[in-house]
Amino acid sequence: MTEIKDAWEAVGGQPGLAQRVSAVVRRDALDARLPVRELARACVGACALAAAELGARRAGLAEVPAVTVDDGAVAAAFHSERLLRVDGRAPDVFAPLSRFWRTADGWVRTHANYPHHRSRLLGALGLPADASAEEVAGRLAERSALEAEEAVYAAGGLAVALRTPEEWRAHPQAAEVAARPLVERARPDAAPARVLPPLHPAAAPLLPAAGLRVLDLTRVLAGPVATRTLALLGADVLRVDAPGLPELPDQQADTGFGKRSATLDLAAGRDTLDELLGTADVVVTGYRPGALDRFGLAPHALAERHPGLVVAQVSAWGGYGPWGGRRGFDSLVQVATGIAVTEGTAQRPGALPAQALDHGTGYLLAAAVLRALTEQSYEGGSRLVRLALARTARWLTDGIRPAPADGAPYPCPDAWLAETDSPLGRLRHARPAVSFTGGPTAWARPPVPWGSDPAEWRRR
Ligand SMILES: CC(C)(COP(=O)(O)OP(=O)(O)OC[C@H]1O[C@@H](n2cnc3c(N)ncnc32)[C@H](O)[C@@H]1OP(=O)(O)O)[C@@H](O)C(=O)NCCC(=O)NCCSC(=O)C(=O)O
Repeated sequence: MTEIKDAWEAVGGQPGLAQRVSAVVRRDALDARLPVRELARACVGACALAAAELGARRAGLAEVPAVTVDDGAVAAAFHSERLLRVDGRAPDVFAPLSRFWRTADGWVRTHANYPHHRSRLLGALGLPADASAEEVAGRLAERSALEAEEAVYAAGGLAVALRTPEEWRAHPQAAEVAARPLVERARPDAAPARVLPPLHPAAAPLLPAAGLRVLDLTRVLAGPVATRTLALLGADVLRVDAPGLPELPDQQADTGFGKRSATLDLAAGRDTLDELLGTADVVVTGYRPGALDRFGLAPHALAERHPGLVVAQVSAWGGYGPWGGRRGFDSLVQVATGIAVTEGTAQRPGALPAQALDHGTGYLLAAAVLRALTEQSYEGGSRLVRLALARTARWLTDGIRPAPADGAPYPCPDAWLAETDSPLGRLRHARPAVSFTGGPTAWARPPVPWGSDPAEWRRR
């Protein structure tokens, strides 16, 4: 299982510690042509080990607690948005205009779950706001896939042409992505070492991130999965959204566990933002690269004003190269990078069995934050970490050796589901997959309605 060690080393972990992780292998979990099961297990395993390591550091334990990563729990967690039930109702994961379409020369995949992306897609195709799927199909059938991609992106929407793995390898963005490590980590200054408040060695559960303040400026799935994990581990996670850009309610329910949710216009509410940043330990961003810079939230600018901060950033394509400023979703990264062809054919594209780029990147992002906090407690310095769905995709396609499909069966996800009452209704949801001896097994609070909390920290 070299992939667990690889993920651990990608976040800067000491190689020897990876032996603390043991896996329960299940042969039918996350079955795919690509090694999705191995990727998922590695991302969750590295995250749990980073949590155990930070917990041991803060509680003064002689040994890092043992980590167990169970493919069953991981598979359920990687399907969290699909397994969710809100008062028995199953959410729609993809809206009718989020799908593959035939073009004059191949295929394109669009993402239009959010109303503003839907209207930009329709606008780019010269269609009215109430256009039907048949009309969209008609317009796309007249264009080449690359023409459609460019036109929709130029309008601020999302459409990506299907590429084979070879076509993607030849693309300038792929070369930029391949030249970077799986997890980019930087230490821009020599801020003094942080003294994290100690934890009681007998605390039950051991919450490695207890007392830490995480400003969550992410949306959709990848970033929110990372911050949901930090919330599980005891952090005060405050998700702040633009008042005019609501999260989809089912997405809020799935990724809101353990967090609070506030709205704040970052332009008009500059003083409130500064107050939040003044005592934040971690800032996680997940917008289009550069989109938050005008609020002073570019990673280097943040570290300069708040030495000692951990700043974590997730993007779709990397934040560099010709596609660096583009929006993107997991399903579209799969289409650009050749994954959709590998999982299907060029004539009939397929998809991974879960949004594994989102979830995998989310757990790795949380792992990188936890390791940054541990490192800081010894060495000081602000920390910048940067991950991209497209870089995680490259690891999946070129960096992990598939293992033989063995181990126990994965009969169904029931064993890894729980029911919780919340202000959003009764939720059936995946239980946390991040697990270590003495660690938490559930979130301390259920998700709350979007924007229902004040934009301030809880008292420490
Ligand atoms: C997810 C997105 C595609 C969503 O696109 P959009 O909704 O169009 O958002 P944008 O990032 O372009 O940013 C929208 C604008 O909101 C502004 N903005 C953001 N927050 C605020 C607040 N609080 N106040 C005021 N303004 C704000 C921001 O500056 C942008 O302004 P302007 O600059 O004026 O526009 C994109 O954010 C993105 O590519 N994120 C990085 C990758 C990512 O996380 N992808 C989703 C993973 S989940 C997934 O793949 C899946 O579930 O499927």
